[in-house]
Amino acid sequence: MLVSIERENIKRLVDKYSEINVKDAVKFSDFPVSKKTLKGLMEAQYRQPTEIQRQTIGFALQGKDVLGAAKTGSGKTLAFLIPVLECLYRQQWMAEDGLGALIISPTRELAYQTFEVLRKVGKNHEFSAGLIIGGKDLQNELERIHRTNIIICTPGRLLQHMDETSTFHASNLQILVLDEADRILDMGFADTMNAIVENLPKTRQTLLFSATQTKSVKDLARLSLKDPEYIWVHEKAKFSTPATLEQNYVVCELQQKVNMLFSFMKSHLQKKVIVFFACCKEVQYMFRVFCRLRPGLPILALHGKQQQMKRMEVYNDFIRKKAAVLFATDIAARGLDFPAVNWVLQFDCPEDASTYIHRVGRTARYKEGGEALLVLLPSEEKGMIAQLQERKVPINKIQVNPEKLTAVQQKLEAFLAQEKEQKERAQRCFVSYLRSVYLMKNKDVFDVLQLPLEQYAASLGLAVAPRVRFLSNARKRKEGGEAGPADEQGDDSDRELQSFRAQVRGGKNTPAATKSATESQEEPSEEEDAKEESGDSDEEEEEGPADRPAGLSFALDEDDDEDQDEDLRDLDLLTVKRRDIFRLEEEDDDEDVKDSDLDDKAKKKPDKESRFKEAKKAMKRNFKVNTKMTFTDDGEMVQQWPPLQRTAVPAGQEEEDDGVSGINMEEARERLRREDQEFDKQEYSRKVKQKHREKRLKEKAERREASKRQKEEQKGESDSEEEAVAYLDHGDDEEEFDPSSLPDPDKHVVSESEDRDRDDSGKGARKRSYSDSSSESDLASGGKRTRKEDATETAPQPLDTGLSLAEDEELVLHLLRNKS
Ligand SMILES: Nc1ncnc2c1ncn2[C@@H]1O[C@H](COP(=O)(O)OP(=O)(O)OP(=O)(O)O)[C@@H](O)[C@H]1O
Repeated sequence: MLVSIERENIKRLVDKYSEINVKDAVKFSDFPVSKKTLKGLMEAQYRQPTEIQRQTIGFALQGKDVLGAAKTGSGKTLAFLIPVLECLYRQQWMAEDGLGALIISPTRELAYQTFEVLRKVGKNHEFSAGLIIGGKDLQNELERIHRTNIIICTPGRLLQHMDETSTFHASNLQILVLDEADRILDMGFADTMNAIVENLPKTRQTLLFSATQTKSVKDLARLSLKDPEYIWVHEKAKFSTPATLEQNYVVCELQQKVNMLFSFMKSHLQKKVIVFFACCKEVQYMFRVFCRLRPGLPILALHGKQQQMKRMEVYNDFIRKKAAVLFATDIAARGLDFPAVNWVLQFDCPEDASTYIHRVGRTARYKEGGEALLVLLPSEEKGMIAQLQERKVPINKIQVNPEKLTAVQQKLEAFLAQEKEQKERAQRCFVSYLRSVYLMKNKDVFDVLQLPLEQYAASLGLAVAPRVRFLSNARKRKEGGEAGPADEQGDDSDRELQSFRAQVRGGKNTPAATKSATESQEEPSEEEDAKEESGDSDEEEEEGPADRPAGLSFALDEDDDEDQDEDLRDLDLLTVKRRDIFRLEEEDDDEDVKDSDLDDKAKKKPDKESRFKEAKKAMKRNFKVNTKMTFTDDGEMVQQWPPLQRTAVPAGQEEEDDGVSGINMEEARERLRREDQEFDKQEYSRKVKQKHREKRLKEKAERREASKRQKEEQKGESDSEEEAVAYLDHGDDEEEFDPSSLPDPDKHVVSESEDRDRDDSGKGARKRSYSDSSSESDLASGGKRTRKEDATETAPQPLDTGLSLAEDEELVLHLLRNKS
């Protein structure tokens, strides 16, 4: 009976689909949507549809494919959630029907947010819904996924289930939604998405939404869209960003950016701010040092190297906070709807105008106001501003008052001096930032070779700039007129570039990632997720093992380590010039490694190893020595040049010798210099040891002197009753307690220090301790003893009175009082 009533209702609604009049639709109830959906909307305080909702809901209800574009914060989420609910409602979808609707998001946070909105507006329906994102319990998902009607997911995790979960299939899918469609369809997700689409039925409805919608015919063909409706709500708008958003930019030297950020934070203490950085390692380092700088408002960090639990915690924390600063990478750039964000500050120039639009869109959402500040380097200004103008972004240039800038460099230097880990983080930050600039495609905006490296390093608190190998390569390439990696053409190089970018941003693209579809396609950036980028190395941000999701995550932790290692490897290579006092070293870019600023391990590289590397590099460069061969009358081949004369070298060093030259002056000098260095080192360490020995002897003499003095003082002293402590002699008659039997604590001190002295002097003196068993047996034999005996024979033992120390003390004092 109920079923037939419901069918009647559905029929009535469907009949009205063809009569939908967008112009007259002022309230949600003007659309033919189910009572359950309307109720959910009302309960969530959604009454009137926004423009994108108004324009798309009708087409979507009619079952058409839709490409929807509207400014950030304009309500695109409901524009696809309402049709999703109605689509399944129309068909009276049940748990047994399995997957009916699929919503794909580029990031876990966005998927989670959409899931929460769905839970609110769909709560009166009976469908099951699931959030399938990396970093969650795979087993749990595996058990439920085949009975889930609406899945909100990130691409990688979905594909993993498609590949590995035998009970899961998508053959009944009715409706597919790509949120942030341009991002999901871009190179980074290309392989994953192609593999997912292969698993989907062709007879589905598809909805694509974004503030910067794809117009690529190729993209649409990949999704087999059927005659889609293009809905560009703000196509004719003067600007592509919200009208309530005020946008400015400043031009700032790279080395001033940290000061600028600190000064900005100091002057916006009551605000909610998101600061966007180019890469994870920058966020990690800046987060650490800014926490220590204490600008006066809470700081949070969100990036793809955090474990999922941490990411969620930060996300929810920032939602709750009234005033706070969130340091983030581009994982927070799209879709996130943090309430009441006042400012978006782009510390690093965005990759392109689309990224800019999404980043600034985290403020000024749904009729609210907001401000955005873009920090540009002088070299980035022209190219970036031209792009923004072309994309109808109204942005004004403003100046920073240099007098208002607070310099923090010295403080950073001090932090780095205190903590080696911090210094390594700064070095990673330095390298990662440069790499992110190096890999940017638009060379009109990003030119890594123009960056003032020494000053930049100094601004991070580093005494010397690590030398970066890829910069040397870039320089060489530029001089040779070759294209950089980001300029290369063709799909393969693009793919490679994306993979590099993934690493820079925090995702991984390990060789293993190309093994299978499931494993491979992911990690377009730190955003997403088939392989969870877990394992943040930062202690403060680290989750305990108990928080780790099962399965995949451990393998990926290793990836993370690899990533870290890679940076360290970079640091090993790079690094700074050593002062070459004798001017013996050749000018070899790759070779004069030696980072005086790096840790000792790096510095103390065995000579052999570096020579080996040297040789390897020489081989790589295909250096060839010209040889001259002659033949004897007997036809025997003899090499004339280089001469085969060998130098007399000590045995064991022969293999190090090049074997082709005569006396190599350079080599000899180098060896001499190394020996000198070795000698200096030994001499220095000998002196340090000597100094320590002298100090120890002096201290010992002082201690002896002090103990002598004390003994003399004690001699003249009578038994001191006040110095009772909780060590009771085990007298037979406890009633007749004689305080004189109490050990003299001073004697313990003396005897202990004497023992220490004896031990120190290595004479193997018997070590006394209160738990010494011989002492115990002495005490156990009972009887009153004189203090002299105690002092000379053995240290007294505490008796176990069965009371606490405080009670023991009280007891002693009580006995003493009675005695007196
Ligand atoms: N009809 C509505 N009435 C009132 N508020 C709405 C309505 N639709 C959406 N909102 C609110 O507007 C805000 C932005 O919505 P939403 O996140 O869907 O924007 P968006 O267009 O998807 O943004 P982005 O492009 O950044 O992803 C949310 O806080 C949401 O609750």
